[in-house]
Amino acid sequence: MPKIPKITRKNPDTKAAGKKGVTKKTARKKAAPAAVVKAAPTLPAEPAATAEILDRLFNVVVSRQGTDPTVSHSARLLSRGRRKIAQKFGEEAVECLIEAVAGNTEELVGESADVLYHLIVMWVDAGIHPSDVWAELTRREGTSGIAEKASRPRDPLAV
Ligand SMILES: N=c1c2ncn([C@@H]3O[C@H](COP(=O)(O)OP(=O)(O)OP(=O)(O)O)[C@@H](O)[C@H]3O)c2ncn1[C@@H]1O[C@H](COP(=O)(O)O)[C@@H](O)[C@H]1O
Repeated sequence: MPKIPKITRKNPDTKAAGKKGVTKKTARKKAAPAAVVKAAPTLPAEPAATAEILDRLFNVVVSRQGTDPTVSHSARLLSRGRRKIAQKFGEEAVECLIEAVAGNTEELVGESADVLYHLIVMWVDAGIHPSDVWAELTRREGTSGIAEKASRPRDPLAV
């Protein structure tokens, strides 16, 4: 078999630098190192404002169980028992509906957040996991409330 000549393509930079593997670029770098540019410190990314906050909040409230009630509001509320938790939830719900009826949109947003926080505390106390509620909502998905009501067995005593 005839011997195939080895074809080598010289990198012009390598040639000019005069040393194998050392390009003009690297040679220049060695001669005069470029100023070290430090990367700007990256701030921790803000979590996206999505419904996933509910799962995160649930985990935080679970982690507060049995902790110092002078430090954690959730711990304080949980230590006060089910009746107090339910009462607080009720109060927040009423405050929420007051803002809704009054047409105070901004206040309604704040009160809605209070309701959701207190609902989560109530779930933690009752041993309910958010996934139980998500599953129930998913089960209902696509079924109109009108159709669901119509499918209920009729009460024979109803007038
Ligand atoms: N989302 C909330 C949240 N929403 C409302 N609240 C608190 O709920 C309380 C409601 O005030 P109220 O005066 O109505 O309630 P109260 O102090 O129990 O009053 P009383 O009925 O006893 O007189 C306020 O202290 C609010 O700050 C909340 N406290 C905590 N969270 C979240 O829960 C996380 C854990 O909080 P800690 O458990 O406090 O660490 C926090 O990082 C937040 O993400």
